[in-house]
Amino acid sequence: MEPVSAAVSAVLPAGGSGERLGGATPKQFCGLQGRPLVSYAVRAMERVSWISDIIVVVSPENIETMKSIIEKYGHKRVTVVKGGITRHRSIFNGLKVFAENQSSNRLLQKPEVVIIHDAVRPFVEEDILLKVVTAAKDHGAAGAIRPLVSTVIASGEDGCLDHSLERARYRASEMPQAFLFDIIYQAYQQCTDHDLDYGTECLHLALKYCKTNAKLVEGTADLWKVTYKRDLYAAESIIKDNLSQQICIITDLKEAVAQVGFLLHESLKSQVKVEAISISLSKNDSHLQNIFSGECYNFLCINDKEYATEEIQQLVDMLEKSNIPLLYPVVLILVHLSISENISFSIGLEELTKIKKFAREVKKKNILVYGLLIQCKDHFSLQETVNSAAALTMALIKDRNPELIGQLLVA
Ligand SMILES: Nc1ccn([C@@H]2O[C@H](COP(=O)(O)OP(=O)(O)OP(=O)(O)O)[C@@H](O)[C@H]2O)c(=O)n1
Ligand SMILES: O=P(O)(O)OC[C@@H](O)[C@@H](O)[C@@H](O)CO
Repeated sequence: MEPVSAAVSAVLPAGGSGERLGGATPKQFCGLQGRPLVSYAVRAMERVSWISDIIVVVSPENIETMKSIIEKYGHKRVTVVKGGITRHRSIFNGLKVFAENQSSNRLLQKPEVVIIHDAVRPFVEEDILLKVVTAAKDHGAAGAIRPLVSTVIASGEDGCLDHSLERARYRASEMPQAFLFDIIYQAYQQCTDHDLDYGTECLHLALKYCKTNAKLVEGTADLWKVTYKRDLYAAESIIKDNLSQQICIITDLKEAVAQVGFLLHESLKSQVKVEAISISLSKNDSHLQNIFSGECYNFLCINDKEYATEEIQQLVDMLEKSNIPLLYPVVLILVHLSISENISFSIGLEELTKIKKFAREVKKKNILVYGLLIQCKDHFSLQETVNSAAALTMALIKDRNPELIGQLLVA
């Protein structure tokens, strides 16, 4: 049963120029782990099954860019609408699509409740969306709020402090917000040009023009808006951190290799979720397919062959078919194992060059391939080497540095 018994759609204003962030590219199109920021907010709405339509409002010159993002990342239920010179005007244009069925490509059903969410707020979960929509159904409007970090003060004409507000009594207005469609649409229809050109608060419009006191819903800390360059760095770091929380260790069926897989599993499991499987990569293993379709973007492939791109190529082919690399860079660590008392592992320049070439090829498919050598003389020194390999693995999956692809690290 759907958690929301109402038709719900979303409007994502993405028509700004990002002046405070600086740079030529508007912040909503800046890349995070290779994917434009706007795509994360769209994806967040897409993941919610009870949101029918997603309207992304962009400036006229970015309409084609937005359409190519939708196609490249396979976004569904998305309609692109032309923005206005201010955020309120963009939001109003987004709402008009429903009220006047302006969309050229298909009839868009007017929702009972409409979510408004800045496209530069990438971390929004279904839980807060459900809360604001449910509250909007009861109150007419609702919005996420957060505690103020700095105190709000007022300046006098002389540029000196006039008075300060008691911080505990006030909150920061964040997003998402939700409204009964008719309320917010009527509010925008009555708006003065001054409101449309200088206002920043949709909840205020509902109060001013429709006497609707929005329900305020405590939001989580990650609802913040990307405004300055530091926010982009913070968002990239959070995405990388989320991506590095799960590893799949793949070994073949040889006992020595499977044993190292087990030791690596034991060494890593205190830091991240680890799944270890022993299979022959030549099989189209359903278990591996399930892992691909999950949230795992990090793979350790252990073998005792001196050079195993054939096997890795099979893994790459499986990854490609599973569509995983499309949304995030996948880390694939090729672990070469050499446990031998007398023969030290040797890998020629030609093979190292082959690994680098292979890594450059698959980088185009959003897969980052790194080499890692586990070499020791006997099983007594194996544990220490495995612990070193685990530390290098964590460094690689956290950093996801494209400059290190094809390099061979030694544990
Ligand atoms: N004419 C505008 C201005 C802003 N926005 C969108 O409203 C959201 C929040 O606005 P803000 O953070 O102020 O974005 P910008 O206006 O781009 O930033 P700046 O003020 O630094 O230029 C952003 O997703 C932005 O793209 C919009 O759709 N249309
Ligand atoms: O004012 P800006 O254009 O930076 O961003 C809009 C924000 O004000 C807005 O997203 C929240 O405060 C909720 O209304």
